[in-house]
Amino acid sequence: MTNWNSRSWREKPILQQPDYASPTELQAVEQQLKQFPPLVFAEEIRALRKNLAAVSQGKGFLLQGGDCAESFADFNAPKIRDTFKVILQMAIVMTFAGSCPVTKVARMAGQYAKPRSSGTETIDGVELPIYRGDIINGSDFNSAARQPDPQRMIQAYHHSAATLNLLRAFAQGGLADLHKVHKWNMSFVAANPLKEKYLEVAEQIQSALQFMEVLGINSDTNATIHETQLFTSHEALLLSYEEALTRIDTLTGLPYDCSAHMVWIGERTRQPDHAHVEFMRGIHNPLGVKIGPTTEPDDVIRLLDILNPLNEPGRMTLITRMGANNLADNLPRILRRVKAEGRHVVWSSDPMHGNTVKAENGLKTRNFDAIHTELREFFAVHHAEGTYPGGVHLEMTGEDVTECTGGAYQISEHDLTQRYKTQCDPRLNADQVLELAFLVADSLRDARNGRG
Ligand SMILES: O=C[C@H](O)[C@H](O)COP(=O)(O)O
Ligand SMILES: C=C(OP(=O)(O)O)C(=O)O
Ligand SMILES: [Mn+2]
Repeated sequence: MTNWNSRSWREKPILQQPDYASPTELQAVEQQLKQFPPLVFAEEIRALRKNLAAVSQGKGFLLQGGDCAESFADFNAPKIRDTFKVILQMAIVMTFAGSCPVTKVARMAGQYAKPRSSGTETIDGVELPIYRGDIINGSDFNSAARQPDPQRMIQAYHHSAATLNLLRAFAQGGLADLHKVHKWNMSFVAANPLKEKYLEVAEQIQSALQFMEVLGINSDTNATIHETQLFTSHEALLLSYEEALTRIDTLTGLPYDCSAHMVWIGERTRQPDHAHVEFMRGIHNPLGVKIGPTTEPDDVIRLLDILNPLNEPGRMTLITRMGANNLADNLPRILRRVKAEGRHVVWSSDPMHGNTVKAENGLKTRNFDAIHTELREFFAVHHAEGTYPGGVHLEMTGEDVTECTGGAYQISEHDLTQRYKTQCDPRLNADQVLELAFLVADSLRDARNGRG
């Protein structure tokens, strides 16, 4: 790796960073973080890379999801458990529909830094620095809260460690038992037009489990029925933090960013000659890059040249977030070029960020149908181009929030204020996200059977 070290990003232009008042305090925090244990291990990161390599070859599917921004205030076991459960339940629906392994990657245990469209926010004539995520500043609208504070990085580290600890316990301690998973979150079934379908899938899973039981394969004899693997991910935006958690793996001698298994570069910070791309090219984690509606095929190839010069499968996930109305115009050209050049990538769809609108009351929202449309188009365009739609990337929660409109319960703009809790972008709630899983399941089944 030419001229790269974990600090080389500091020589490049950088966007979306906080302006800390005290460089000395920042350095002290960085030093402290460097002494802390890694949050994940290189061997786990390599396991994810291997899974994603298989997905890039059409042998699996990637399910990535969680909060837009995790929050220190809303940090508790039920919240972590409920999001974990919904991710698992979606994964089962998709595994079943696609007859393929689903790799689960949570936007959890570190998703604390937010890029913003504006540097400030003005309310009633008062202008303050924008909220940039709990790892940087506070969301309350007052001058003290909005000051970036490096100590928040220490807090984010501890919150991430505790979240990860619980996720690992849930994944291995029986909460992921297949016998129980399909019984969770039945509330979305009641008013749901997909009720019959859900029950049919649940029954099919039940009889598959019974069949295996007869063969002597059960949770006592086979860990895969009882346990699961859940990886973590976040946008590697705050590079002081990411650098401090970057470690040389003793086994391979290679640098890994041990703050999460997978990290991604956002739409706003993927300039090829800027700091984020510089940092990411040297770490050996699987990388995501968000691809928005103005991206040109050349931009994508340039990024792939820098971030994956050896064209290794499993390294790159391109997360397209075009907007339902733009996808059909913009995505095919990119798919064609990447395919023509023989680049190995996982194609994933983020149907959230291109479909954000402002409700009349000023709240950010997204409509279920627009999200579904972008996903449908994503599958259709991949089918037309002969490429493999390998994943979805969702902003979602296991909680019963009212942040996105639509879905079976027909949340209206008027309902949004009932339980609007997000720190940043509107998330699908548990019912909406499971409904979406069923809708996507059909497209996934068709994609895997070669039908459009
Ligand atoms: O999560 C993504 C971005 O941080 C978010 O969409 C930016 O939102 P803003 O346009 O309100 O800054
Ligand atoms: C910031 C995000 O997305 P994007 O970079 O695609 O806008 C996000 O995923 O929260
Ligand atoms: Mn977001």
